[in-house]
Amino acid sequence: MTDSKGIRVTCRGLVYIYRLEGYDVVALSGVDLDIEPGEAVALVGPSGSGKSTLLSLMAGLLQPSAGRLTVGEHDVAKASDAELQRMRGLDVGVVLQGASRNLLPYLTAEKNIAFAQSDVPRHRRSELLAPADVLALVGLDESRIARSKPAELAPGERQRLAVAVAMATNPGLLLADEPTSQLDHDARDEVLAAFTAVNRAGTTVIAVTHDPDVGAILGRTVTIRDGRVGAEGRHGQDFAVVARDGAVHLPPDILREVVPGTLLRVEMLDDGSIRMEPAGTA
Ligand SMILES: Nc1ncnc2c1ncn2[C@@H]1O[C@H](COP(=O)(O)OP(=O)(O)OP(=O)(O)O)[C@@H](O)[C@H]1O
Repeated sequence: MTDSKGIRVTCRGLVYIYRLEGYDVVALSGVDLDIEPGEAVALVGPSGSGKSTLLSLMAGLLQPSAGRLTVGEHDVAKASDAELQRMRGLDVGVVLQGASRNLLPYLTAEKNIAFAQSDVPRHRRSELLAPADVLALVGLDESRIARSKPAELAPGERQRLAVAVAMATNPGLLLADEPTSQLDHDARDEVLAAFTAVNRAGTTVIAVTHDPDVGAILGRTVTIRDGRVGAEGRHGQDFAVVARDGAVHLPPDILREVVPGTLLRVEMLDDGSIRMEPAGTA
């Protein structure tokens, strides 16, 4: 089996603004984030906080309004349309929300993989796995499945096929938007096992999710809040993140007690810890 090489993703002051008629929506307002090659990361956070926008930028489907985003060797803000197309075709696999959006309904599972590989240039073909091996990577190694069309598969199998199609070109980065929503417990575990297998083979995996268990399995969670990185979780421990401008998002349970506008006295103690003490309102 050919191991794919994980891709590094770096965001510096990343801003994205949807420009609508008459007004703008600032979806990302300065994301600073480093994802190492071969890492597995869950992007979590409240609805509307900017997770899907961040994923679309990493996929090269959108280009930054300001700031810097590098995906492997690609500088996404500066890349031409042709470069972004190359990046999407070879380096990044994307699983869109809803398995069927990623699949051609009239082709069998095996032919869906072969179709996804058909645009790979000749000099990169030797890096590709045979369709049956791509299916095996996500645990779909029964010949019944290879010959089935998407509608004939169970929901969990269909979602794993969507992961296989995204992995067909042996990309170094796999992006997935809500990959386990609408699945029952067993199907969800099968899909997560597929992500783990893909990640073990070397690919960087980034998934947007509302499911805390997905975060726990991937190992690192990055919480997006109001268009920025608000917090990080590593193996079950939560951390606030200091942004480049010094801003820190307070954890939601503390924010419930400390109303906006509260004056905080912040001091460093002799033992190196930091104390924040409410001292009235502004
Ligand atoms: N195509 C669009 N046009 C205009 N505004 C948009 C568009 N897509 C997203 N937004 C806005 O950008 C902000 C961030 O949205 P985004 O979908 O990235 O958040 P999210 O965290 O993925 O939300 P959810 O968890 O609900 O999918 C929101 O205010 C949203 O309304």
